[in-house]
Amino acid sequence: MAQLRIAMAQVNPTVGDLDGNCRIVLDHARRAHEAGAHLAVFPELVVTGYPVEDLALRNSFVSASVKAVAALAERLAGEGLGELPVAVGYLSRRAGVGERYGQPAGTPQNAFALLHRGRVAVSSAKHHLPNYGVFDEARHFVPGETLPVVRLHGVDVAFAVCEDLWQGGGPVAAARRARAGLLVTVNASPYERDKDNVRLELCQRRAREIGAAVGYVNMSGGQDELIFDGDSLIVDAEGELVARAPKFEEDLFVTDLALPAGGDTVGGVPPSEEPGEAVDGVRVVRHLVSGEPVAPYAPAPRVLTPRADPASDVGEVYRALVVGVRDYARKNGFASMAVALSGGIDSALTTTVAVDALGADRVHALLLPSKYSSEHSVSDAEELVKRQGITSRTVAIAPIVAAFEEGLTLEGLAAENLQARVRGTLLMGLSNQEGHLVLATGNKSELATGYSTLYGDSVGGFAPIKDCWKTLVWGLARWRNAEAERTGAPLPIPENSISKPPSAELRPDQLDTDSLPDYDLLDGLLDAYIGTDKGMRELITEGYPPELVERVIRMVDRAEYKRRQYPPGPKISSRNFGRDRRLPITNRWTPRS
Ligand SMILES: Nc1ncnc2c1ncn2[C@@H]1O[C@H](COP(=O)(O)OP(=O)(O)OC[C@H]2O[C@@H]([n+]3cccc(C(=O)O)c3)[C@H](O)[C@@H]2O)[C@@H](O)[C@H]1O
Ligand SMILES: Nc1ncnc2c1ncn2[C@@H]1O[C@H](COP(=O)(O)OP(=O)(O)OP(=O)(O)O)[C@@H](O)[C@H]1O
Ligand SMILES: NC(=O)CC[C@H](N)C(=O)O
Repeated sequence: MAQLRIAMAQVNPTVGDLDGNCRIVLDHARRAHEAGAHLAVFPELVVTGYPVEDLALRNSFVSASVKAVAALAERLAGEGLGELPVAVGYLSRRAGVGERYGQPAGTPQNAFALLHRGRVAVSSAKHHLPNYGVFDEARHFVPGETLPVVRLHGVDVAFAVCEDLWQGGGPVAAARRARAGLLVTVNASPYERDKDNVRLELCQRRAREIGAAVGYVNMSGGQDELIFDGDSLIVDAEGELVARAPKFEEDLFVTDLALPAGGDTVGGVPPSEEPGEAVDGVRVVRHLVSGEPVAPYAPAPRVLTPRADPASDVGEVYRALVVGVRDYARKNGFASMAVALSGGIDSALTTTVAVDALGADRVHALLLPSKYSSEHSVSDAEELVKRQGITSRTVAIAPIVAAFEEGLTLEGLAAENLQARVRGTLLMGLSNQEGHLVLATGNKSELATGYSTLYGDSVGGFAPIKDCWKTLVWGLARWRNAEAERTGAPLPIPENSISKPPSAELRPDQLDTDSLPDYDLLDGLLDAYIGTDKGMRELITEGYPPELVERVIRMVDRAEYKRRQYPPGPKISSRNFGRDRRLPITNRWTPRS
């Protein structure tokens, strides 16, 4: 056996900020070195940020990434960290493969590099390219065909990239054949509500399959709609959990592992005698990187971050929303946010998330009562403003609506929607003037059914709860208040905003239930149709009334045009309105079965 001390850095890079991301790597590598690590590992595409989308197709961007990684290797050595092997993900190209999308030379690859002694000592590329859900990697990359196995202090360590672990065969099978003592994967795996232990179970299964420990390093932080929740971990060859990092935070965690030493030769063949046969499209390439084997020593205690109570899955969603809002604002240069506060639950929860993300002094509320606004809509909104200590302004919109109507007489729904549009215009005006990011307050049930006014309450730059069903919105509000109660803090959300029946208040005594079924029933049906692609017949077989199924499906399908114009917002489900679900707007197909 030989000992390896591994430092895993679940950092939060920013897409396109190559200098900033390399600085993050340097800082964490320095800390890893100070902790006596033999290897420091960073996430997938840490140098460029993830996902880079069509930036991958820009030759200049690929060149910048290749240069940045070489400069990073030199800089690490220049700062006395050259002896520490540092594993990073970066964007590279496979040379000589001809043109793709008009690029002059080489095709982009989602690459891995091991930096050592001032240079890129080892490089390879992701073999399995995910092309489902939010991922489009077949559009952007060509697959790698090698699995690097690196002799490091006597241990054979194989390196793979994210999806390579999720698919059988390929790199996983190659790691087994190569009798690696440890498989390290660099990842950028986005948060989804039901994904919690899926990654742990995957690592455990793969560890048993290949008979080697598995180290899994994930990214943290938000990038547009995606939230990377960290949760990096290590399991031993039996699949036992050895170390696990916290969720949603940056972290550097250092773990001592006792691992089988490789043979006299590197994994059975002299390191120079390569390459072997490609099996499953992957060829093992062996490298000798550094260091004498380290004699086994008493390992440091296990680092197991306490797991959240599985019952508090709603609490995890809340944390995800906060990270999504915080990083969208921070990474896009917004110091403050504005929300239109109605006294209802959607705007109350959106404001609370914004306050938790940026702080009360950076959230500005607009109270915009119309002639149909109830007494409680103003008093509940004012109560929330007071409890959370945010600044607010009140503008009565009736005279503004009246001025519009002097120019053009509108009736019925058109007149109702005008109120929402006046509010949207005021919000955007304030954003232009004072630089706030406007938050749209729509939830997923509203987005699904088209229950919002285009250019009215749907305006904004970011939509924090757009992937949360209305029933989850209530759950999140209750969870947040319960959390405050648990810690002895004042409850941020007025009970009345949670308990009153939802209303758009665009006409006298309007209730959401005038236009929509009860949310418990509606959300179940929407989740079955949108989340799992069930058709009419299946939904009716599940017990939903046929006329309701038909009506709801019609509403959902017709509202595609509205969703396309809705601001982005954090993905928390396995099927968000965005990358996960892409449907034509012009569409006459009705899913009957
Ligand atoms: N396929 C298509 N492609 C592009 N545009 C299309 C389109 N179909 C209609 N349109 C356009 O969309 C317009 C209709 O959409 P829109 O103007 O939004 O109006 P609409 O959807 O007719 O009405 C808004 C609904 O949302 C409800 N609402 C409003 C505000 C807040 C809340 C809440 O509870 O939060 C609810 C309101 O009570 C009403 O039921 C049409 O006049 C047309 O211009
Ligand atoms: N009186 C108001 N003042 C300020 N903003 C408002 C007002 N009424 C509506 N809005 C804005 O329009 C959005 C949609 O209105 P709506 O009343 O449907 O939502 P809500 O009050 O947040 O939640 P609910 O749908 O539960 O009532 C609100 O979230 C809010 O941002
Ligand atoms: N970046 C990736 O390859 C991620 C794909 C993987 N299946 C995940 O969700 O974690």
